[in-house]
Amino acid sequence: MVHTAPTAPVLCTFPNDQELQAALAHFIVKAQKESIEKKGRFTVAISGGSLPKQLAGLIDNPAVKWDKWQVFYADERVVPLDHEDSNHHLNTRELFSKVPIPRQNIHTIDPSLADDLEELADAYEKELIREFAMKDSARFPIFDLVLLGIGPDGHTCSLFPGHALLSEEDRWVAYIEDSPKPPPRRVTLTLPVLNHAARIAFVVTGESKADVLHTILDEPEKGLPASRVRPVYPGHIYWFTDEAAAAKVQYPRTPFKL
Ligand SMILES: O=C1O[C@H](COP(=O)(O)O)[C@@H](O)[C@H](O)[C@H]1O
Repeated sequence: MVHTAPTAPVLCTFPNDQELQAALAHFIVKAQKESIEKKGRFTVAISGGSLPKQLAGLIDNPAVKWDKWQVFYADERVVPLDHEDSNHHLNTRELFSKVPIPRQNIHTIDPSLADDLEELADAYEKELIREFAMKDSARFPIFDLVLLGIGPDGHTCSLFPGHALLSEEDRWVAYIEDSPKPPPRRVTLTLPVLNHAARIAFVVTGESKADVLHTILDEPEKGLPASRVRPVYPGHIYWFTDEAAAAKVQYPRTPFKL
């Protein structure tokens, strides 16, 4: 029998950031180990926002094989790479400047193409094609791990509620010039790319996300962007949250096993 239905989300809730960060690091190291054993590398798509700080458990962690990581941005704001709004700048400040990851393993957008977002998005897509060495028959890249956050409106990556990009079926990297959250010009992985990942981990903390987390997990039929992230079989999706963010969620919690 061929299974294609998405697997159900696993919700793990922690009493504080320290426990969440330790569990998340443990989860990532396990995913890394499985990926390196299978393919000799670990492909990761990473977000900006509140996520990078929650990756503190990877710093000074001897189990992390940084030279095996290939990192892409799940979304990026089209600004210079050292701009305060850049997701690359943020991840560099919070994580990459503190660990021995080779710079060439971090795949950034090319801001010299900023005048033409279509060209910039195409160039980033080609970078993905090179890394994943796609076979002609493969439709989408399969990331070993995608790390995502959510905004209080239910957006994830730069996929915003009600936006036409939610219907994208073909492209891997799309651009947006009218992001409701500044800055307006961004590129983002599309839903089909997210939904072909081997594992997705959303990381959500704080009271300001409580209402939207309830809607995403308990009322997925409302179709918020984050509810549409449901990897196809055999992909898995996990939610790492604190108590404040999960306070209004009815969806069952799963104890995290170290
Ligand atoms: O604009 C963005 O927002 C989301 C959510 O950010 P958060 O600060 O509320 O966690 C983020 O995941 C995305 O990468 C970023 O570009």
